Amino acid sequence: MRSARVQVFLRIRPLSESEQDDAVLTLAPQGAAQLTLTTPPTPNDAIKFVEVLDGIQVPKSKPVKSRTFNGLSGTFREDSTNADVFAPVVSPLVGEAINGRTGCCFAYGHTGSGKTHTILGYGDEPGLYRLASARLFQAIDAANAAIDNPEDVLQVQVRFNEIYNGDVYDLLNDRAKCFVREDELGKVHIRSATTTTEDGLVTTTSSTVVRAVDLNDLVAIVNTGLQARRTGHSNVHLASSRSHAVLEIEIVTAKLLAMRAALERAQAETTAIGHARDTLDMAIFVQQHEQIEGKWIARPEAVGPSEAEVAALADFNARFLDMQDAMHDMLGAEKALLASSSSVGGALVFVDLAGSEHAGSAADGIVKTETEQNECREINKSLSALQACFRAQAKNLASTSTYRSSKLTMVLRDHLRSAGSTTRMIATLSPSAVHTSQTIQTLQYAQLVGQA
Ligand SMILES: Nc1ncnc2c1ncn2[C@@H]1O[C@H](COP(=O)(O)OP(=O)(O)OP(=O)(O)O)[C@@H](O)[C@H]1O
Repeated sequence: MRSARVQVFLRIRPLSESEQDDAVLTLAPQGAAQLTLTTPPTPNDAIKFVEVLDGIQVPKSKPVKSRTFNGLSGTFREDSTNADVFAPVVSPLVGEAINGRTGCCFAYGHTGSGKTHTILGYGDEPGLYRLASARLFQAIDAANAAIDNPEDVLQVQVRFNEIYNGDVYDLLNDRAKCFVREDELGKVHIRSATTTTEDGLVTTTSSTVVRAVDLNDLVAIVNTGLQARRTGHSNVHLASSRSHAVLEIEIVTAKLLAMRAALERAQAETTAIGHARDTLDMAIFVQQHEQIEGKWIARPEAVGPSEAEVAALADFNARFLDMQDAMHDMLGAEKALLASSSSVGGALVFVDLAGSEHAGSAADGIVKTETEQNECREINKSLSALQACFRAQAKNLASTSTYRSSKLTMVLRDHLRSAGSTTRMIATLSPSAVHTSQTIQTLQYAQLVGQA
């Protein structure tokens, strides 16, 4: 049985150009599981007494210079590349995806600490998602060489969403707003706005899912999403650091997609039948009652529903129940397909979390606009909810409601809960002492997740 514990790795980035003259933190790993952070000396350290009243001096409390953090699985130093991080941290997750399970990788840290560099990559340094996808396509191509039925050929599909201020946006559809819904079968869906089919059915389709034929195609799709992320905000950098980016890469087949499309259509039909039944039911009720001072009172002259109405209601009810049975059968067939194939349904999920410094108190002394305060509250809520989910999962105490406290955890719920899902977190750190409090906060979060 796989451990539900999240493995936490630290990644210390080099000093940036603007940090070259800063004092630096000593970040010393003590084996793989521990790291000691020591802050540099300051002129205040030499002060032994402080004056509290005229002429009365008391010894000054000694500043805490070193702190040790536990529960870690490893630390990457300034000179490590994304490829160095990939091998021990993400490569095993690709193995999970190829075996039909889910591998999730999160980057957590303050703005500018290296989350995007690590997950998505910049310039010549490919991010972890790209290194993982290269490995995934190699494995899929090898597996497909032995598959004859076109319906069973493995394909890769991508979804890329952003969660900003408690709302979900589709980065592959011009940052269109999406809605997170839980269906009657208990699955979470990220839905786009409703559309009406030619035959009048009102459906809500899934947020955009794009097929990637090869690695270059996948990179182009992700870049399109990143472009939407950039152009969707007025203050690009600040706003993107206040949003979580969630990239989902899934292994599917034509057979699985056809099953899902049929299920989606069945859900729309069931909703339409339920709506028609409830409308008729309401019409019959209104015929028989009248509203007096806000209360519905039975009309004395009211007659029962007509035979045709009774028959129509019975027909709606029977069709509604039939559709529900059919949906359960469809879901069963989908589960059977996933169980019968080693790779289908396998997924890699990469999350570039919002800058953790926004998770401070909404009233931390810095004057914030109302929007900024809301953003802070939402980031606080989502990062705390994520930590709570990791801890509950590690103790086997997570229920569906554990994930309901934020959009981030709702969006990730089915991945995090799927049988055998494996999650790894990379906490990114700057060695500059300018960011000491944020770095300590990141290490505290990392420790809590890693020790869960
Ligand atoms: N490990 C690294 N090696 C070299 N440069 C790095 C490393 N990590 C980050 N950088 C550089 O530091 C800068 C900030 O990194 P990045 O944009 O990844 O931070 P971030 O945590 O994603 O910030 P934000 O939350 O604002 O999006 C970038 O110019 C990036 O290239």
